[in-house]
Amino acid sequence: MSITLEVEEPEKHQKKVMEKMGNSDSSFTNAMELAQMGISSVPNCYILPPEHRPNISQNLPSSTADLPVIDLSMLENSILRELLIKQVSFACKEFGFFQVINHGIPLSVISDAVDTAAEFFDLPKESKMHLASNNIHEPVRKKMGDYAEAVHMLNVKLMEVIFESLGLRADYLQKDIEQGFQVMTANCYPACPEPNLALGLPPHSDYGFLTIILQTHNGLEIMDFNKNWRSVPVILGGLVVQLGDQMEVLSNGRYKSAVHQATLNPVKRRLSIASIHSLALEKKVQPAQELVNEQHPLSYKGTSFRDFLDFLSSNDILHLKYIDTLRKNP
Ligand SMILES: O=C(O)CCC(=O)C(=O)O
Ligand SMILES: [Fe+2]
Repeated sequence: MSITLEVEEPEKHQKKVMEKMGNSDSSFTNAMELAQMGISSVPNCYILPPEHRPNISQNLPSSTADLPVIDLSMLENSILRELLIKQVSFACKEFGFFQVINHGIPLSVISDAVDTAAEFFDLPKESKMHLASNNIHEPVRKKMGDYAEAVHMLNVKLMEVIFESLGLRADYLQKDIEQGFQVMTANCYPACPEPNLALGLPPHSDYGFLTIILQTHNGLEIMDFNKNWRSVPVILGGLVVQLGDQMEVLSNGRYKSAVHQATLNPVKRRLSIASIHSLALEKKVQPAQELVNEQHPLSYKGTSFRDFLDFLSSNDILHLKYIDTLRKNP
């Protein structure tokens, strides 16, 4: 397993987006610093054009009502296991997303990871730079490292279930998945006085097979297949599972990657920890042969994480989605 830890203050991403939209305000100030200054309105450089703004006022509780929650303890009972596989299949087809409970990661490991991220974001900039390191076993990284390892094991378990739900063997690609690539990003979204005008992260899909997200407050929204934004509610101890582009490719389009965005909230700072799981950097993912037939002709090109990174560095991601470049008949 290879793990990369990244810490992102999403405004850096936002700044790139704003520049691409033609708004290159040179007085751009870090959103964390703005929050500390206690500003009461959103500076121009963060204000999105009306068509890109979130629809927070319309995000009524009912929009979360039927989002799938899967109880992984059902895996231990052979009858319930079958039901679980059906639930997973439905969730992956309808949403490319579900939440998991009773997944086996202790609440203490989850809350230690959140506390560690919170402590990190509270540090002054210079101290943050001193902590840069690739070794997740260093004492300062131990708690986040424990969470990273637990979430890696959960990913292996979830991949088995999802493969079964596609009619593949549970141990399909097992070795490659165990030796796969894991990127963890800790995101910090300061409270925003006018959350209707800006986004924490713009709409996107993630690249790997699965992304497992831990969020401290509501803010994550996924787009359902009717193109409506649905707010993903926080479940204490629960984790969000999203399908990424690699899963869409492997399933030959049976499952689609989840388009999601992060909204802001006016009262509280929100943290999220996203763990993206893929095959090793250079390893190509192809549509599974078992899922290619007359009814479902080969629909995607093979691709690796490296191909995705190359795409990111040389393309305008606001106007071109990576998954669209992989479709054989877009
Ligand atoms: O903050 C969130 O809930 C979403 C984070 C995310 O989409 C990402 O890091 O790719
Ligand atoms: Fe994402």
